[in-house]
Amino acid sequence: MSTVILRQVSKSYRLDSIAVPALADIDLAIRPDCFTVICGPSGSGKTTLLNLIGCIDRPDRGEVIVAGQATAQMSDDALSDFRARHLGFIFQNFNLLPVLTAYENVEYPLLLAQIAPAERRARVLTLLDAVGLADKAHHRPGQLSGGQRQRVAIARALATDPRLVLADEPTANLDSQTGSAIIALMRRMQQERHVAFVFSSHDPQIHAEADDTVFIRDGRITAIERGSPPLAAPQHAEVMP
Ligand SMILES: Nc1ncnc2c1ncn2[C@@H]1O[C@H](COP(=O)(O)OP(=O)(O)OP(=O)(O)O)[C@@H](O)[C@H]1O
Repeated sequence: MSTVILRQVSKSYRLDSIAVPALADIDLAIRPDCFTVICGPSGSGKTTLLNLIGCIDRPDRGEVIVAGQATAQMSDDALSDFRARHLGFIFQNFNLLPVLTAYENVEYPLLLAQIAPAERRARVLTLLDAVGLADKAHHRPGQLSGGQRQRVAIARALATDPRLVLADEPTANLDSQTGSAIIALMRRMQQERHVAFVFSSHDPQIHAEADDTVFIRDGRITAIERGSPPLAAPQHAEVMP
């Protein structure tokens, strides 16, 4: 069963009175506990697709089902609550709050989720340690390198123990060596925590790193390559369809 199902999804943007088609007739299933890459050139529709999967935007047509829930009928408030509970996000420009320390940035979604202080502290320290930043907990983003900032963002995305983490070109602002280390870290976290990761990349070579690769061009899926099913059972099997 799938973490995300898209059925016949289409999306256009309005530019003045003209419709700019971004995605057409997308049928896609994202498997749980897998590392999935959406691969395509600039303008092919990767961000649009991630925004629909992440319930940040809604399709013009078609169905988006996330964690077994059809999202079309949800109000904007319900959708935002759903996102906070089930999804984690990583962005190419890190999107950390500059006035908060690494510790506070990772803690922030836990405060919003009203997690008790002791549990919050334990989760933040575990995650900062897991991403190799235990000694940088009290540094602000401006005192960290790009790779370290993205590590904080990965820890933050995982803080609420989401079912699915979405990353839009997470290595775009990093040099290739740091980018490879970030991909390896995401892969390790995905496997250790049995969470589904979906990330986008314009680099066709990246598919070697993934379980599943979705190739997209001009708003349409041109191919899907699936690897073997994951060995370990997903942690969230009781919740995920
Ligand atoms: N807000 C918008 N208004 C109008 N057109 C848009 C908007 N956002 C995206 N588009 C158009 O939709 C298409 C898909 O864009 P999208 O950003 O999803 O592609 P992408 O593959 O993520 O590109 P990139 O790799 O350059 O970030 C493009 O033709 C783009 O110009």
